[in-house]
Amino acid sequence: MSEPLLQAVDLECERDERLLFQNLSFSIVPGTLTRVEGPNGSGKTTLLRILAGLNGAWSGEIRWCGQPRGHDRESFLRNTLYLGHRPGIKPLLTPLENLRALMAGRRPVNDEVLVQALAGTGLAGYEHVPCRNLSAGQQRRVALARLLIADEPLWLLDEVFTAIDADGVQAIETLLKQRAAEGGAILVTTHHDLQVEGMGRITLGGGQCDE
Ligand SMILES: Nc1ncnc2c1ncn2[C@@H]1O[C@H](COP(=O)(O)OP(=O)(O)OP(=O)(O)O)[C@@H](O)[C@H]1O
Repeated sequence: MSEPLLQAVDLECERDERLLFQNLSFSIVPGTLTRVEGPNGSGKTTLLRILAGLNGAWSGEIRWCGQPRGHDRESFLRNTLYLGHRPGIKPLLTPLENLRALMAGRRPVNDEVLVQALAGTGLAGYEHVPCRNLSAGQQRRVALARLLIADEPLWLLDEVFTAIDADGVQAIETLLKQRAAEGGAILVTTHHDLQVEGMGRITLGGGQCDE
């Protein structure tokens, strides 16, 4: 089996004096899809934010490519794509402008590729419409277009199925399966009944961690 990209060792997190998880250890290796599951408030978003380096209130160790994550934070950030549970797009900007902004500081991508990615999430014809004029599902699709141009080996995806219709859900599932089959490592939280053969599970809320 490949070396882990990301390892969590004895993670513990408490919020508002409530223990969300402790002794949480797992490894994420290339070519795998892992679902973080648990009831509302069990800490799924918190865990993903901790892994992405966006939340400081935790203890334990996070390793990136075998080293403490802080040793090469730049490599970690460059190689990790995090999509939060909010679409994270700017309402005054168009889908094309948002996608340009999401790629800023990553790598140069020409507009033709971005327009194709938007078309790939069903937004052909909406490239130049301010996002505030799009539906909730269409706004989510703008963020999801980022996945179609992502080359980061690790994806941390929080509730990306929210507000997406049945066809869209199927398309995302297919994309995640393909990505994992191509060697990507994906950690996803969802309340959607995601069914992928060989999928790993990290269960929060009193359950066990079962990679
Ligand atoms: N900014 C915050 N400050 C303090 N506590 C917070 C904050 N954000 C979340 N929490 C608390 O942390 C706990 C876990 O929240 P989190 O959003 O990680 O859960 P979740 O499993 O993702 O839930 P859901 O399924 O509803 O999305 C909740 O009890 C919540 O009240």
